[in-house]
Amino acid sequence: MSVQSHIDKVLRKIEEYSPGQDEFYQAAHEVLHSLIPLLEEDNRYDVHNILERIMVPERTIIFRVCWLDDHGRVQTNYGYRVQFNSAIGQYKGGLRFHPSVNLGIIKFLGFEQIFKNALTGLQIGGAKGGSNFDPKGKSDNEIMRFCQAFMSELFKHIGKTRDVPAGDIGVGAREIGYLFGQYKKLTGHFEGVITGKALNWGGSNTRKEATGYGSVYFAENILKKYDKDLEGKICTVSGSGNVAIYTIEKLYEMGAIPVTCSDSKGTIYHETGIDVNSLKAIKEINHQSLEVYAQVHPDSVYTPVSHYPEGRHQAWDVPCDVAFPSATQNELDLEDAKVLVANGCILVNEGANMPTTPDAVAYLKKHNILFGPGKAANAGGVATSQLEMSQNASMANWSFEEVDIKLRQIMRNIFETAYETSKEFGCEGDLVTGANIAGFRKVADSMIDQGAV
Ligand SMILES: NC(=O)C1=CN([C@@H]2O[C@H](COP(=O)(O)OP(=O)(O)OC[C@H]3O[C@@H](n4cnc5c(N)ncnc54)[C@H](OP(=O)(O)O)[C@@H]3O)[C@@H](O)[C@H]2O)C=CC1
Ligand SMILES: O=C(O)CCC(=O)C(=O)O
Repeated sequence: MSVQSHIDKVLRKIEEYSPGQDEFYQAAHEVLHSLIPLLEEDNRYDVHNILERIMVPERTIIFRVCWLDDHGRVQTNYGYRVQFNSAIGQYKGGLRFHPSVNLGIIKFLGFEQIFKNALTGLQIGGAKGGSNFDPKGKSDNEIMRFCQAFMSELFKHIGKTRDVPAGDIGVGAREIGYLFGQYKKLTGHFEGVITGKALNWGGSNTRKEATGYGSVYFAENILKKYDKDLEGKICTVSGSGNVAIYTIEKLYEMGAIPVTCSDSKGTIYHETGIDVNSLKAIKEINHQSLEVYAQVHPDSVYTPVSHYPEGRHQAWDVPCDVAFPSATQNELDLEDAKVLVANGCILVNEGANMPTTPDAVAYLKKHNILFGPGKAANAGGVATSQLEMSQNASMANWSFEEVDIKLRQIMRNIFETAYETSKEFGCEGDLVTGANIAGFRKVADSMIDQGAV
């Protein structure tokens, strides 16, 4: 059977056994097709049936989460943990709390995490979890009771050498605290079972900043390869959460001008540059609307999403040199890609997981726009989580500068690995193919070494 027919067969199987899991199918499609040059060269992956095996999570846990709201009513949500692949290390990946969460979304994120974690050069397997719980509009006590209920089931399946969750959309420092507290109460162990912890109780310096900073370091590496840099570059950023805020902060340090940020309700355009301290105060501390930003900065413009056709993102209409989609999946579509190209954008660097739709990626490629794929560009977060695990295991506490230096080196290594692999397979500079092949090869070779398990 040809490689192409084998891939088609595996994808058909996914559709058959995972109906309605569109995001998982999308991620699988992208990864499997980009592996063709490797699969044609090395038939061991076929002999060991790696494609079919790697598409099936080692374990999928779905559970009921019942918690009491402030009115004394019992609320029910779904909880998920997909332990996708442990060939190169214990399961590792974040938890997402968002009303859109379903099994397909957690599977797409867990699948991407396998290759992302392999690319970091560290020994961590791939997993993801979460819930369709919506933290928005909930009181602090409701969030705490939900996290405690969620952990009351999850603790049975995780552990410092087994599975180490972390944050993602809707899961920040507050939620990590409540989750860790409940794990400790249930097990009696104070251990590195979750990352993104606060500095007072086992967290790592630079973890909070790591995904955003890492994304900018990755962009810096891409630009450097083409004798360019970030100095003076106009950058558009979407999102205003953990990844977006620290992308904006690092862009300033590199001499760039980040002019947009957004949330699910609207977008801010601040021509002279986003005021990152005021953004932190509004979003990180007070969890307010971005409308407040425009009130504090009358020279900025706030556009609510209702002013825009459905699905469009206002950030991509602002002329820019570099775009950093840093909110959520499929937020940058073909129409956006056309506008970015027409406006002279030179690089799209994915801070979020799979934010660019496949037709948009193809359009950017056709027009020779540089592209940093999420599984490489946003890997700084999980890499620094592993540094947190290392510190916990050895009871060490590294300084902000020490961790930042390691993070910067890891991002450089990821870029070099993806770039060199693209060259090895005859598509120099195609970092999607380079990242997918490099991540897959490490995991698949480890699976072969460990036999049919
Ligand atoms: N945190 C991390 O370390 C890592 C995160 N990522 C990825 O980065 C992305 C952002 O995560 P993070 O910053 O941690 O999450 P946060 O919850 O901190 O922030 C998410 C931001 O994206 C916006 N957003 C979420 N969903 C939508 C939507 N459907 N439409 C428009 N805006 C939306 C949110 O707006 P609102 O508040 O209004 O919903 C918010 O501004 C995700 O794709 C995540 O998987 C990747 C690697 C590591
Ligand atoms: O820090 C982690 O373990 C995971 C971060 C994450 O969820 C991601 O990389 O998408």
